[in-house]
Amino acid sequence: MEATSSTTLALSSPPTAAARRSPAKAIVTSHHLRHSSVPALHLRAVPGPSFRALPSPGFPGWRRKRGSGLVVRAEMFGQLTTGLESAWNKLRGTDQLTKDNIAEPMRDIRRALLEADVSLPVVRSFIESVTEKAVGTDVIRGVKPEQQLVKVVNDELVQLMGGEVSDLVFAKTAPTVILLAGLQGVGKTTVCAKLAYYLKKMGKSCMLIAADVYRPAAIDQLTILGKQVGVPVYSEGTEAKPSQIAKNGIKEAKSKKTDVIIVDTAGRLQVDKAMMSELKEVKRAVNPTEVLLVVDAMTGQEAASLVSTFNVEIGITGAILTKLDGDSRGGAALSIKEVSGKPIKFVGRGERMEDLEPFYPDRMAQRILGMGDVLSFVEKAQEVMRQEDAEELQKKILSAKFNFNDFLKQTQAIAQMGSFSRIIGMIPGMNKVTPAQIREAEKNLKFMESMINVMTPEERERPELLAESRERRIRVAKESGKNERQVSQLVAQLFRMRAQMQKMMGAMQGQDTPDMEGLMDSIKAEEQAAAGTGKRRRKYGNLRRRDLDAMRGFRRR
Ligand SMILES: Nc1nc2c(ncn2[C@@H]2O[C@H](COP(=O)(O)OP(=O)(O)OP(=O)(O)O)[C@@H](O)[C@H]2O)c(=O)[nH]1
Repeated sequence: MEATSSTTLALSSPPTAAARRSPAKAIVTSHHLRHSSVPALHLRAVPGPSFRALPSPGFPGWRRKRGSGLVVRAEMFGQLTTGLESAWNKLRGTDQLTKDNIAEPMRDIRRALLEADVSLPVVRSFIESVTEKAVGTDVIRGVKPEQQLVKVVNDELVQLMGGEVSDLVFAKTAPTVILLAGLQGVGKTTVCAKLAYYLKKMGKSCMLIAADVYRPAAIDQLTILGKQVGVPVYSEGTEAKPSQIAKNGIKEAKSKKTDVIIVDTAGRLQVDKAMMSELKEVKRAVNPTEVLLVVDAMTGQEAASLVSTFNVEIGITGAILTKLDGDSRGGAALSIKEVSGKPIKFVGRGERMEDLEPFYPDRMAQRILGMGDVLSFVEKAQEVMRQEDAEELQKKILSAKFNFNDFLKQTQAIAQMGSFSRIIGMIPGMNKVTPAQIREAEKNLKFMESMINVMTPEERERPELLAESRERRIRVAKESGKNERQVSQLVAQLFRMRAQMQKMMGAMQGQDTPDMEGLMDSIKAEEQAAAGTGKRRRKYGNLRRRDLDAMRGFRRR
């Protein structure tokens, strides 16, 4: 079993015979936990193999308990995990999430994020959106409020960190050039080799270019690491100009038909003009596909503002966050995307060459919360709810009771699932819809919602009331700022939907032969139907015949 970020406690003294026989069990005793300097919740037993390769104390994140011979490492983001735990605990015994009862847990979450070194504006907007979503979520049967809050916080954390994994971009025609930048000591040179190792595993051929001419040891270090991962390193010593070295290196790589070139540049102790102008020059010379800023996770929100600064100064495509293994707080991982608008593409989680992996916001959120089982439980419960809702809707459609509440629920469900345009794009055969048509559809949804919102609960439940009473339609029009005709059209549309849905459901349930063509024809015919006579207009307002027919239809059913 491999040591993971959460399996991080071991003894520096030689293991006992018992420990050697059954290492994972023999490592931690309650005595160790009681006397450790790190809160017990951050400690987990290191499985057997970790006995072999314990880094020395002083390594980021590792602490030696004085006198005890115990070496412990803070679990990645452990501090944040513990801080959030008190929030869930405060909701125990409540039956629903309300604005009042989440106030205190939200204060705990806020505190935990600030202590994790997440930047204040990010914390503010995070708290705002979690509060809004938590209070607005439907109660799911069997799911406790604290579990529901865990799910909301998880989803928001995923969004905060960029939502989806941001893949490395490759040039359409090889070679792909990746330019790495960063301050001194953040792990840039190590990342060069780790990235080459990662790409090699993907089947890409790589070359490293040593363009850090100020620190001779950096060239040696890159050469050694290159050998270690079996990737050639191009260098011209410390005399040539970095932009020229990079240019020559690329020429050489092209002649060898290399897929990916990684350029290591010089770091400085802090951001300065000389470094920026040199980077700009190298960037111009190599025209990179990716410009990645390497930042140290242990520097917290400082890392996020560095990403912003480099992006403004030289224009970058993303960040690589190193030393995440030693970061018990998490401020950098949580702030970078929100503060800079640039995604984290990779994270470094150790000194070994294989310790670089793509950044998965969802896995990271789960790691922070440490509640994978709660999340999958809530997701399953939500799925059951969705199924029950669908069955309920089916029953309603078949008994012709599809009303404005269902209408609203459906449209809001679409809104909740994300942009309408994305949903339409996912429906097979619908990708020919133009963006203008999509915008129009979204506008229509809002338009209809404004009318439904001013209907009485009774009118929403029984649209027949509106079909029968012109006074009601006029009232709805007035209160929603629309005209009577628009309200009548909405009511008519609901009845048309009912009729069409019933027809379709009947066909699906075998009550009727599926005649989709006929159905589409009748919809088209309705679209082209002529306007009503003058007499009708006086009685029903400015309504077209198809609207009147649809509104009357409910009487026949
Ligand atoms: N724990 C841990 N250590 C890392 C990680 N990445 C790099 N390091 C260590 O950080 C130290 C500095 O790494 P370098 O690659 O030399 O840093 P650099 O940014 O190239 O430094 P300059 O060349 O001076 O700019 C080394 O001891 C690395 O082993 C990581 O993800 N986790």
